[in-house]
Amino acid sequence: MTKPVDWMQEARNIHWFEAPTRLLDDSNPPFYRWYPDGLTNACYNALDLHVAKGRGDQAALIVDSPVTGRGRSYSYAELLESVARCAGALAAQGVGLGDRVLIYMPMVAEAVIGMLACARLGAVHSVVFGGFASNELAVRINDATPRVILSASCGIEPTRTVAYKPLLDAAIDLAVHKPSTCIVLQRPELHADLLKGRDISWSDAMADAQMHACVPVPSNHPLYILYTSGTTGEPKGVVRDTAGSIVALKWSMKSIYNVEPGEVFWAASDVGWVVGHSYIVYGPLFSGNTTLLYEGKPVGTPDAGAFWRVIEQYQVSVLFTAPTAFRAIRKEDPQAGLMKNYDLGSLKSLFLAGERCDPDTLNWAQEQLSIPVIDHWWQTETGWPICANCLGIEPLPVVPGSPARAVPGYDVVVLDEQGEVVTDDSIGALTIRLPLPPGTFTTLWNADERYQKAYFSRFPGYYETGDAGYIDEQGYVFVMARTDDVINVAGHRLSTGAMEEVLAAHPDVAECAVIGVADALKGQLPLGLIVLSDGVERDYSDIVTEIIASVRENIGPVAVFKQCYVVKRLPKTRSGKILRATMRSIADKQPYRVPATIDDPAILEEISALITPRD
Ligand SMILES: CCC(=O)SCCNC(=O)CCNC(=O)[C@H](O)C(C)(C)COP(=O)(O)OP(=O)(O)OC[C@H]1O[C@@H](n2cnc3c(N)ncnc32)[C@H](O)[C@@H]1OP(=O)(O)O
Repeated sequence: MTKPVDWMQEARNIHWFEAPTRLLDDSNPPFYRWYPDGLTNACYNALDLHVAKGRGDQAALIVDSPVTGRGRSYSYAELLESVARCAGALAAQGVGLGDRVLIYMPMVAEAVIGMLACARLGAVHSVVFGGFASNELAVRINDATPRVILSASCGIEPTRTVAYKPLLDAAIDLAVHKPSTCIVLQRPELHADLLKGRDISWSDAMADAQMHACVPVPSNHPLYILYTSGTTGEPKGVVRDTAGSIVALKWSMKSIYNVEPGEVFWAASDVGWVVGHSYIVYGPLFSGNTTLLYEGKPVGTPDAGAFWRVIEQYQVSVLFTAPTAFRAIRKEDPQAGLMKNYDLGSLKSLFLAGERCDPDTLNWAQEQLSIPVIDHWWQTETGWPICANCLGIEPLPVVPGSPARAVPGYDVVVLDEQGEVVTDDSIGALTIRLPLPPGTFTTLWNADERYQKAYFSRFPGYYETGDAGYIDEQGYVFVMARTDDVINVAGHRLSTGAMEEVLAAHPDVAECAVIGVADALKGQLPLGLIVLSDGVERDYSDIVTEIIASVRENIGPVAVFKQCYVVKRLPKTRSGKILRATMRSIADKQPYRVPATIDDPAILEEISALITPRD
């Protein structure tokens, strides 16, 4: 049995302006508050502390951009200077304690600098992934109501330059809330037109800026808001507090990932996802590591050897990525021939998360790399791993298909439909007994009630993860499926509800459903089914093309919505509930039972004929 964590003891490893005397305020569940009477600052813990302790010359951040061919390394002292200046630039625009700053940027150093500058001021950042389109951005602008937006002229994808500024302008046009200032990084690949009176170029904003000191903030002051998909189209603004995040992330770097200060940690994800927040930016910097920001892909930039090149070039100790990245590499280079061109001697372990890791991918990675390959499970809501093989505590045997055991701090419990604890290895709802450990979400932005209802109401006393699974006799957890309609496409959590809203808005569509179907490369892909309104006589293929384009335009390319079928009717229960799970089983060629409450079983045959892939 692993020892529980002494979170008060762990809190002594971070810098406080005023150390807390209390560990946990549990007077108002589920709104738990860790270290309620402390004062700290996340940026101080990420940068100033290390410079003060003599780590100023060590590389803090390395940027590698294979398509542009540019790269740069920032020492802790250099990064501190850039961040303090950016904080000064934001303060000059009126940003202060508690103000929101939205960051819509590609994988450039300035995205990290902007995040840390917000933390320095006690401003609350909200980073939006670049693969989301204007409409999704507008929804987030309206909810977070940022005073300032940080953006860039463009992002770089392998085969195209993505102009960010027109997407930003369109989002601000759509949004009810208007930011007072946009600070825009002009990249050499594309110049953005700036709107007089509202937009400032990044270089102009930084040129006159004064360096700004860290603002001490209460432990529970929000560090950031990060939007994630829920069952409905409306994203949920996950709120992370300051002190709990610093303590938990710092603890996780050694205890879970087993890295020492000074080692190079690479999370090959995007700053727009929680992995980017926790393990590109905050975790590695809190722990004095060198972190890598990679503006490339596992394949195509330029080939399936890209990851091996980066590992060798920067002497990466630990790599963290999504299984889909390894599936992409394996597809292009099944024998991992390109790996042999590089010296991977620095790499101690590979961690995989973001989606269920299929044993095949895990075994392949382990065979090729001959190092521990660790699947682990966590969520945007938790901010750091729920289940993992904690290499820094006690490495456990790897069981493919399981992210190992609950990490100390999380009491994972399987509950049945009635909320009773499942004691054998039957599948049920994966829940976590309250309180959640430090560093997990403290509420949803502007939505305390939704926080309570969505996560804590079905099983009082437990956090409902939305995943279903079981725990075996050895305590290994197996995460099998979602219990809602959220899907996972290439490690990206997406709402089918949001896609259905787009489909339903098409003038020819009377009814629709979007389901996630299994895909060998991306894990899942969305598939749309539409019923046309009476009297529509247009060519079906034109309608489908319009709908596919509309999802890309409204949600973004990240949705990878490319399959849509016109059907005569949708299968439903007699009470009118669309049978999405049954259709998903049909599409995945999984056995299914015709629900007793189905309106008309013949519909399933019609759907099956359309969507079941031919062998
Ligand atoms: C544990 C807690 C969590 O789960 S946090 C989430 C963890 N998930 C991850 O880290 C994501 C892992 N996935 C990836 O990094 C990518 O999907 C990988 C595997 C590299 C594949 O990338 P790619 O080939 O671009 O496919 P994709 O499905 O990601 O992209 C689909 C279309 O979207 C586009 N896209 C992607 N990113 C951006 C961006 N930042 N800005 C603008 N566009 C973007 C892609 O270009 C692609 O477009 P297109 O349809 O090909 O034209």
